[in-house]
Amino acid sequence: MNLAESKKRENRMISIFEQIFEVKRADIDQLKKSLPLDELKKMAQDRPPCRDFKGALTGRECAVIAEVKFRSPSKGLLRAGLDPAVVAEIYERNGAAAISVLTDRPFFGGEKFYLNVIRRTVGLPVLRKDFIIDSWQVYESRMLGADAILLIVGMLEDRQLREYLDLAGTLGLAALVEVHDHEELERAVRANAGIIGINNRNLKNFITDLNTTLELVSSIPGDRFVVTESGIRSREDVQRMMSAGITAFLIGETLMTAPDIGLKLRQLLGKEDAVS
Ligand SMILES: O=P(O)(O)OC[C@@H](O)[C@@H](O)c1c[nH]c2ccccc12
Repeated sequence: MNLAESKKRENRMISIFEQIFEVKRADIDQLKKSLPLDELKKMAQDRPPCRDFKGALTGRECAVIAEVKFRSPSKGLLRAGLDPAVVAEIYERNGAAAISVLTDRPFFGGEKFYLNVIRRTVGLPVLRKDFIIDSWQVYESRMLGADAILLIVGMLEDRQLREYLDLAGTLGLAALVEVHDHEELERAVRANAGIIGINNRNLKNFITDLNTTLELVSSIPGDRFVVTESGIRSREDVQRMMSAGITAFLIGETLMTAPDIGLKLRQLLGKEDAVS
């Protein structure tokens, strides 16, 4: 791709990024009207305790957070006709450490109720994957049955990032704080994020590059837990990251598009010889 093409692509993608923001904003404003914060807070309090997301990831040589994602803005439909609970169950049976679930409908074909359905089916902690831009959604995540939430630094101001991190902690939710470059990483560290996700996919142009992780990982203080996210396709990719000290991997597309999802997961974990 030449520079002009890549710029053109970036401009088009920025508009998707902005679109996501606008759609979410309108959606939340609407939801707030039908479920006022006070009621939502009560519902969130009634949930059973969260499963330990960080605990599930630590102490393993290679921990995979396996993602339930049926479509993506960049690739369109990834998989049709599969029950989310069945996918999660396959993930659990084949060695996943945790499950990530897309709950965004317009862009990723997800549903909020998937969280609860999946949490009832498996014993693993469940991460809610969505675009959180309002504290209302942090309470909502707890109410929906999430054990952990994603906070995307590039979508938040420092003030929001700190507020949502604190709130998540108070509600018992873990937070995976996602960064894509040095500036975002610094902001995440300053906000005291304990689990930092390095997204190899640039959310502005959707290009994935595993070097993003390799470039950022050495700047992360040793007391933070690191997850590499997106674009991991093979056992070789996993091993490349492992040699840089990474032990946790968030993997979606490769699993969701595999003819045999369980086999693919075992291959990524190094439990099965890879043919691909
Ligand atoms: O499908 P992949 O390339 O394995 O990536 C998984 C996950 O990292 C990706 O879905 C993701 C990372 N950050 C996000 C933010 C919103 C939506 C989705 C994402």
